[in-house]
Amino acid sequence: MASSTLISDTQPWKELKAHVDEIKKTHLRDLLGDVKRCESMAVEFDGILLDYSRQQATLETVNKLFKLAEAASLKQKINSMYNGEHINSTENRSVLHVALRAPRDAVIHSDGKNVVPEVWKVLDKIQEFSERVRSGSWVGATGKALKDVVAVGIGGSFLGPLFVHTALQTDPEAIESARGRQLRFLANVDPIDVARNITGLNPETTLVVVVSKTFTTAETMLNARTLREWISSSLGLSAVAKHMVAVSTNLTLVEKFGIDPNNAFAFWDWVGGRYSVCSAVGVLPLSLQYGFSVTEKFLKGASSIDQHTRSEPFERNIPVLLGLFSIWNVSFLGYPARAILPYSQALEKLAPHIQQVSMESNGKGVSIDGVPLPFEAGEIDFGEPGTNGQHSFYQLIHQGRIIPCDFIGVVKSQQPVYLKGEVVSNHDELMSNFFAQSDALANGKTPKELQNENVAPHLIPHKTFSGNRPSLSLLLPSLNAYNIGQLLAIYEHRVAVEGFIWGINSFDQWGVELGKSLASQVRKQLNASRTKGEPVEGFNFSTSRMLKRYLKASADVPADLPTHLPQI
Ligand SMILES: O=P(O)(O)OC[C@H]1O[C@](O)(CO)[C@@H](O)[C@@H]1O
Repeated sequence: MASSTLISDTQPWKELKAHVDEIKKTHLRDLLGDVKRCESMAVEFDGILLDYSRQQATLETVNKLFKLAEAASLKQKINSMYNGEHINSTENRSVLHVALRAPRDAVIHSDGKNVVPEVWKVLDKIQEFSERVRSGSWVGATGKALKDVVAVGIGGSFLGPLFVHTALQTDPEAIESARGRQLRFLANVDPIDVARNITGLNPETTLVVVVSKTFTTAETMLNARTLREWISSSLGLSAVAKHMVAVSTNLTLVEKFGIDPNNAFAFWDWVGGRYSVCSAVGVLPLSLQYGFSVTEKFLKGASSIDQHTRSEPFERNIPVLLGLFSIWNVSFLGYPARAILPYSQALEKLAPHIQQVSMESNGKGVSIDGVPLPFEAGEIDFGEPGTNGQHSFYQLIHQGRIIPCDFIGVVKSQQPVYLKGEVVSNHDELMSNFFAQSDALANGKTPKELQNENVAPHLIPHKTFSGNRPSLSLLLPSLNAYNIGQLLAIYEHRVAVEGFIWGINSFDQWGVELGKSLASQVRKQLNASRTKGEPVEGFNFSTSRMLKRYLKASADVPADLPTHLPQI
């Protein structure tokens, strides 16, 4: 496809559009009755089983989607990413998060240079540093070992590490290696988040890791200055060198902030923020908490999926299949949202992380060449672990809007519980719901079935389930560091596949800039009004009204307060 051709102008796109009517005539209840079809709609790789037989699709649909992939030059685009070409064209950068988890002897080029040795240099430095901190050979300003870590960062410098940390927290191997240690995340610029993070911590035994790709993000820098104050007001300014380290691509600003550049962990502009969890962004805090060997297993899991994505034919390629079905659901069947439903409490932060990976990547209105899209790209991601979600928003999913669902199940629980006399183990109870929900959505329940059950006629419309609601199921063998890495990479690559097909740039995020610059105008106004009594001006009527009300109602706050940290 010529680079300026929109995917929606291609024949395979038009054929899929025409195919929708045929599919709308089918019902998943019948499609699931076709055993041959279902047999071929599953893929297994490295212990993971993907079943996509509950997609509103026939084998013909799948073939048409492969043709679409061909028209979008999907294979070439995947190769361009792995080859370090500048596929993030608006920022003139390679996109090489796959290099972050590549084996030591791999060769991956960006701008003519093999980046893998640099990656491993930083990984080795993290291993060495985290072992010193964990063993107590690196001590704080008063000679005490640092057992608690607060990672300060937001967006991609927060959500991925939080997801992995939360997932590892109940893994037996990770528990063992984290004994006596705490890892917390300070993301929001809301001072309440500062208060919650420092509650119960002693600066003497705390290490602060400032994580920011740019080292300019307003929220992170204010939070970093706040924690610097928290440390120095109690231990003196010189303590900062022992209690604060940084992860960034901007080592000049790290030094300017007052952090010793020797205690800075680098990454590179070819790592996008939301794809950075496998860089020092995630690896440093996770290694401090769980040790490098556990964290390395996470990297290996992600790497296994990287190899699979690059080399597996599309028919058996999990991220490619997932990406293609997302396109089918969003662009053809007209379902703009997707629910991420892990049946594992350990995966409670998967959906928040994927919200950024997916929506910041693919929420775009123009093609990679800047042509306005005649279709909507991106999808609305949300989710909760099962079974909690069942008691929250599943009503809408079953009888209201159609939301394609990702059901994620785990064969072996991290924390099995068996109670004598119970019908099943606690994990089997959880998984009974995992297996049931996808069939409930697909099959539904007809008025006839309700009549046969003697349901009162006036209740039949209320108790009818239309069914024909698509989902897919991913079954993981267990949930250790390796599996968590696999899951992360599956979603990362799926999102990239979607962007490649839509023909957009999934690796920039210009859409976050406007709000940031308007906030800076407001910040100036608040300062001028509070310190010099300047009137509110330069805003529209509505914003001025709100600002005036806010300033008036908080006028009792003196303009020049002495430093004040949370007191809880
Ligand atoms: O790591 P940084 O530079 O502080 O940026 C944090 C986040 O801000 C964004 O630029 C915008 O939300 C994200 O893409 C990024 O992950």
